[in-house]
Amino acid sequence: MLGIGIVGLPNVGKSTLFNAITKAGALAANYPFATIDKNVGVVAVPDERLAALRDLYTKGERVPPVVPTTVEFVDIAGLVKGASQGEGLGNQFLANIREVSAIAHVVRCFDDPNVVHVAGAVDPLSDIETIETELALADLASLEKRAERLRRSAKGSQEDAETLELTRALITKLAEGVPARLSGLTVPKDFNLLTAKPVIYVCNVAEADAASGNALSEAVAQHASAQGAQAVVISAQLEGELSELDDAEAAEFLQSYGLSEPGLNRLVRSGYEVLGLLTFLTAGEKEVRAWTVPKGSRAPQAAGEIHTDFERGFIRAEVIAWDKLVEAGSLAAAKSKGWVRTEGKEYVVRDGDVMHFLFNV
Ligand SMILES: Nc1ncnc2c1ncn2[C@@H]1O[C@H](COP(=O)(O)OP(=O)(O)OP(=O)(O)O)[C@@H](O)[C@H]1O
Ligand SMILES: [Mg+2]
Repeated sequence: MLGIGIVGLPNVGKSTLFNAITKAGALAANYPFATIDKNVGVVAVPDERLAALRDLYTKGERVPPVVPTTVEFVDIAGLVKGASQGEGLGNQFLANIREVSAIAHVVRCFDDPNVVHVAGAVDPLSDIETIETELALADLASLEKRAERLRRSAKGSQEDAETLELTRALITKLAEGVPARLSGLTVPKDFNLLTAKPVIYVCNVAEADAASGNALSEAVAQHASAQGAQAVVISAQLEGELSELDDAEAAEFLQSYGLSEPGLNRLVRSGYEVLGLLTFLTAGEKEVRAWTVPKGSRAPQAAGEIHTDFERGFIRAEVIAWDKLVEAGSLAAAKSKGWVRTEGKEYVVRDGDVMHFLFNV
């Protein structure tokens, strides 16, 4: 499954944001894969732990290469009112959203008379409702179809009868305006409901508001927090300009806007979080690298990220939290302090673990 879909009304700044992401990604040296498709961009997850570990394994002139982990973003064309009825490029967009694991919902929080707003006025909460309604209508249509099928099979199958009951409960919730992700019901993965996908709200503000946000982004932030979701304030335009600069220029540019880091960094971190991922690290003189596994993964699964042989032949892992390794100053010192643990097949990987796998081939 692809990563995060950039969703929103037309003309809210989705492509501007996407282009900034892909350019920033293209500049981030040494990431493991290129842009997959014209509308799929891969961006490195900023991670200061990598630099700390690189320093630890630097021997004079020999600096190990650093490989960050990545998140994928997908640029999805604007979704208009009536999309679920096939308006605009309706159904195709909905199909594109169906393929992603999470949604970055871009809302226009900038006022610029030169940029047309499809609904005539800048009103982020009403824009959010328009999008949410279209997604809910698409889900309702697919749930109705499912219920129809299940009605026939439910008589002969207890399992289908239960699924039918769940389908009906979801229909009721959606009809009340509650997205599946907030319904309190356990939605089977294979239902692939649009409103079941986790959401980050992206408040696209004017450059001048990039550091502080504005009243509109504040309203969106409140809407988000009422749902237990995150809202990221970002100026897509500013990020676009930033992605064209080299490091020194970028630092100066950020400072002039009162920003301590690019807004993209915050967006990428939130995205990583909302996808339910965690990072473990491998470190040595040859390479310092971040790897991604779903939260709750066990050690063999982490090993399998590196190589399938590592998973198949997994024996055990040597594990130390990255900050303990940095504190010790070297792996040998950490070992002599007894800080390096030996973990088996059942070990649940933690974010920031530095891992070394032992395996049979
Ligand atoms: N933060 C911002 N401040 C001012 N103008 C902006 C900002 N972000 C984007 N824009 C401008 O808004 C216009 C629309 O942006 P963009 O093409 O990225 O929208 P979109 O959401 O991809 O639209 P569509 O759905 O049609 O693909 C562009 O002219 C862009 O420069
Ligand atoms: Mg676009």
